[in-house]
Amino acid sequence: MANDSSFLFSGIRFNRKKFGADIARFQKKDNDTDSAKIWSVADDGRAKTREAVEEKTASTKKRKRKGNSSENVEGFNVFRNSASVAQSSGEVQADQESIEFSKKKNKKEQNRQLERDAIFRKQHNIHVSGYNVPSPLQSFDELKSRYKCPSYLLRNLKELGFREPTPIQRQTIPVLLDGRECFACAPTGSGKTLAFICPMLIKLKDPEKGGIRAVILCHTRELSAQIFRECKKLAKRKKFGIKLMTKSFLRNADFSKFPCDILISTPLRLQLAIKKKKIDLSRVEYLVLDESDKLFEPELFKQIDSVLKACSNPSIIRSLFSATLPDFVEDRARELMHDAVRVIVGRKNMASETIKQKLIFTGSEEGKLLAIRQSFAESLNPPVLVFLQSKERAKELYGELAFDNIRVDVIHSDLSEQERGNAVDNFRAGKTWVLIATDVVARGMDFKGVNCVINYDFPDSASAYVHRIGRSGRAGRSGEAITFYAEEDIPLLRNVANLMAASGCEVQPWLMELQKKKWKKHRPKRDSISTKPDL
Ligand SMILES: Nc1ncnc2c1ncn2[C@@H]1O[C@H](COP(=O)(O)OP(=O)(O)OP(=O)(O)O)[C@@H](O)[C@H]1O
Repeated sequence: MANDSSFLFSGIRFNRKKFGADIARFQKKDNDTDSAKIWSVADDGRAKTREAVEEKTASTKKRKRKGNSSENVEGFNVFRNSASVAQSSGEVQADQESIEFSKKKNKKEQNRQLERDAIFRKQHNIHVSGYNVPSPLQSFDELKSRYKCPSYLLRNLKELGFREPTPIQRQTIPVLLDGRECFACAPTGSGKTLAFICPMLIKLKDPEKGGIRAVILCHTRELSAQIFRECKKLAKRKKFGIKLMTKSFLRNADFSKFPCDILISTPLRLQLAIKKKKIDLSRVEYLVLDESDKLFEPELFKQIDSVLKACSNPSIIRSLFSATLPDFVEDRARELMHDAVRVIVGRKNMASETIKQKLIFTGSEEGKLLAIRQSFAESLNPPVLVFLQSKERAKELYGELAFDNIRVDVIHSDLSEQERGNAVDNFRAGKTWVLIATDVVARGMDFKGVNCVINYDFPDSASAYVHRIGRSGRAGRSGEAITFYAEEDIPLLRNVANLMAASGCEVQPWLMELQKKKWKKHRPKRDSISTKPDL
């Protein structure tokens, strides 16, 4: 078509002068159109730009709206949170790194502390086993900073002249204060009593009226009375209800209205109170079995069992203490206790190193009597404790020495509670120089300054030997132990020789060449001591 119109218009000549104004008008129009076009393009561009901008703004708004709306939508929140988590995961990582760093630092510090503890324990001959055992005490003052020990107790410790904790106290006090159960073995006279009373007083904090909170069990009335006194001394200035289970107390006390924080008893009396008086031990938080190996012997088994059952508080802390810890007691302790710590000072079942030990062959019974008289005549250095294997023999020896112009007394289980108490008190007070005894006072009794223990009759077991001679050489003081032996005791000499050597005493070499024999219940039939003619 365009070609056809160009044909139509070919040969026609357009008068530009005549229509100049129109051409100009048209050109202008064209220009205008162009410019309009340009403008429209420009406008188009601008519009596009505007559109783009608007679109962008709108989409930003949309995004923002979306973003805003996301705050109300859980899924988005999760997303948003995960975004923020993603952002904060950096922080978390940094936190974790810093935790890791401080963990490492703590671990290092812990390891250093463990090393320091190990060195300190080695210095004090303390051996421990168990998980996470607390650091031993450096001093009594540390009780304040570590365990908020009340000042009355620190003051009492000072007044009683206890400047430094003994090794068993250094380790078992923190163990018990950390709420751990424990079984402990440390030499005679090394301060085990304070090791269990001190944490008990700190744990109990203040007197209460709701029932018995702590029980200390020990095998004899004399030891119960001694621990009762020690407890009172340490608790001075604090009005704790501390009770001793005496015969009359057992008979007369109304256990239902019983303001008692700490009860000290023998197993038999406590068992009777449980059975007959229905004493309530369900609140007991703290139970101590002192001389625990004695308490776990078969004849006391039922009594101990009934006490353990009656102390039904699930958060109770139980502890066993003794200078001798046979394997069967350790086994029982592990069965009984939860996550217990084992603490041994020195070597298990060892005699105290501060005692000079001697063996003397006396041949016959006559020889023994002669030897003791001669020894007293030459160098009587009271107080002296003399042990015999039975109450009959104790009475016989008393009958022989009572008229020898020395202040002598006797203690055995045939005496009344009062008479036994008097015998102990007089010996403590220095009124009696020589106390003749059965094993009733062989364990736990703290007669200050006993210079010499004489085993008139050979002890019936290794633990009896350790505990008997341990009545001297207490609290770091020196002491002496003499063991008489007759023909019937010779098979057990090697056992004593071993104990002597282990605690640093000189032993004649021939003794170490003898055979060792099982040493239990050695109470041979012996001739009478009495020199009086039978009437
Ligand atoms: N930290 C201490 N510093 C000085 N003396 C102490 C300390 N702790 C306890 N004692 C004293 O040591 C003596 C022996 O203490 P304790 O009777 O508790 O010994 P033990 O280890 O229970 O002996 P045993 O095995 O014979 O029962 C007591 O006279 C006691 O007062």
